[in-house]
Amino acid sequence: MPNVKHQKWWGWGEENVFFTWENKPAFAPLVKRAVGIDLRPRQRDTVDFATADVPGSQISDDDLQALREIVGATHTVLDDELRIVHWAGKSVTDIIKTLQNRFERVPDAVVYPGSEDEVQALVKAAVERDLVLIPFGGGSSISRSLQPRPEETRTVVSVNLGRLNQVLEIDEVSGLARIQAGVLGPDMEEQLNGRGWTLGHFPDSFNHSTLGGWAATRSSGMQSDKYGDIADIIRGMNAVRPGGVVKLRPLPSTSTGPSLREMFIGSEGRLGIITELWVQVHRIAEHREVIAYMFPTWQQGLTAMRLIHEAEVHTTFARISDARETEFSLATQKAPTSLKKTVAAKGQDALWAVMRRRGWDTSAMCIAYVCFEGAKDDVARKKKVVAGIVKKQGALTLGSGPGALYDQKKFDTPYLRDFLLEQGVIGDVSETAAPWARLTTVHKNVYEAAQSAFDELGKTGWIMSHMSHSYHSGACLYFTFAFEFTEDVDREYALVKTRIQQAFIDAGGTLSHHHGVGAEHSPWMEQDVSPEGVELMRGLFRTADPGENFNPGKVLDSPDTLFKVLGSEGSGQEQ
Ligand SMILES: Cc1cc2nc3c(=O)[nH]c(=O)nc-3n(C[C@H](O)[C@H](O)[C@H](O)COP(=O)(O)OP(=O)(O)OC[C@H]3O[C@@H](n4cnc5c(N)ncnc54)[C@H](O)[C@@H]3O)c2cc1C
Repeated sequence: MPNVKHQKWWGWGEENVFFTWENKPAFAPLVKRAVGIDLRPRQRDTVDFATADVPGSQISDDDLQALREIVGATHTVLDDELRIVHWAGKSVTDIIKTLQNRFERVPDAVVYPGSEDEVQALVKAAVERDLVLIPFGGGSSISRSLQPRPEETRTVVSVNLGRLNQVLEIDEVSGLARIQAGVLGPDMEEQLNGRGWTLGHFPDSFNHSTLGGWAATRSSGMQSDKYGDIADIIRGMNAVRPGGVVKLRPLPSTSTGPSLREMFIGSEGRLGIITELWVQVHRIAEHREVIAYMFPTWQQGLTAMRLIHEAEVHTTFARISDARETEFSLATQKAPTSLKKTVAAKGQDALWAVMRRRGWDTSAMCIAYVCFEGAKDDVARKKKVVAGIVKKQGALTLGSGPGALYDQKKFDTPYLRDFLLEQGVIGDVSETAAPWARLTTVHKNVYEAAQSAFDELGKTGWIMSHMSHSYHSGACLYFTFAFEFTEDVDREYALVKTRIQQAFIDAGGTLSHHHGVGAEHSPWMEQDVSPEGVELMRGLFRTADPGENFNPGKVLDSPDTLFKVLGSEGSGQEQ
């Protein structure tokens, strides 16, 4: 068995990590109001793999022998559980299909190359033998970018990059590191931190995603305001194609025609396999603080976030939850278990009472978190500027207590999805980015779009949002939606999801800020980059991969599952 960490086959992350609601007194009442169900105690600790009905591998002896000759027998795997781990990502529909034994096309084999030479040999074999190769990082895709096409008749091989997991070198003068593509977030940070450096890239999926996956999906981490999106962080790379290895040296900037670096970023395996990357790294900040602020309204909070950016304060992140998400965050607070926590909880109640006396509608208030990094005096200066901006927008400073809590909990939320699924509830996310001037409209329209879908389905549904990832000209809006599902789950999910996606585009946002395209968002590509833009991209894929051997059906020309499920009930988009 290859020495590579995998997520559990039936859900997010690791076995034996669970979301618990019994110690959070406000959580069950919120769920009842939000989606109309009574929470039950969790019963699913794990799912026995014996319950999985796995389609057999279709690999020929000849192809199997060829793979074994390249990566070795230990690293060529036909094991059913590992094939299932590699069949899809971790979108909520991937997990539902897995739990319901609705596997479509499962890879016939999983290989674990240990060097760039082995990746080159695999790529060569794929073309010669007409195999389909699907690069696999951490398997955290949320946009169906890992599934083979359901109708694929050729041998499908998932290429797990997990053995390529080393920080190879650090150029300490330039702040550049050369890192192998298959390294998982925590392993990479540990290697960098040991030498005083950090990448600063922390997506919510950090624990179970890889540098190569981030590159291939145009990822963005929660600290992108300071460290940049992955597209800003990557300076060079090696990418293996049928013709050889494209080597892009690490350069601070270059004017050598259209950017090949940009072309590989977001390519989702369609242009070949990225084996290593040059990335910019930073010295670990001397001091770090996350401060929470409470705003009377969403509009005031959003304005404050924009003004913080406009004032060029250089925060590490500045994010604000809307009223619904604030309510949700407060409902995930644990019941106090010590005298100190009881006093703190009473203090919070007293604070809300003061706010109400001051005329606040506490059901409209919005919590914001701002992270500051740097030398102590620099952090103090930035905090002062931000305090001035937020005060003008009517905010109260809650201090570093809630901020520290947010920092600790940030990677745990995905386990909530698995818990909700057991309760019969879908909890999923959709995100976009839009110019500052459009954000209020996007927010409003997405709420209306989701509500129209819930109404049509006759369901009590929930939607909430936060703004994060600021840029000079705009920011990301991230929406979480939830509703109780039935056996008609495919149609229910498709209706809600397509309404939200269409609202993004219609209101001036992009189809996705950081979850990539995959097969899930592919139907909106023409609307996002124009039909002519799609034609140009299609030409690139056709030329680079005429045999469609490299993760075909992602980004463009995907099996259109969402609209197909809806038939004529879709969002009105021509299909
Ligand atoms: C709960 C949850 C939270 C998430 N939060 C965030 C977030 O905060 N920010 C964010 O950006 N994303 C987030 N995502 C989405 C996902 O984590 C990202 O898309 C991530 O970048 C995928 O990395 P991975 O290593 O898991 O790649 P995989 O899921 O294994 O692969 C994703 C795509 O990249 C291709 N690929 C992977 N490695 C390579 C390689 N070496 N060469 C070529 N192609 C490759 C695959 O073929 C596939 O098309 C989240 C997902 C979930 C489920």
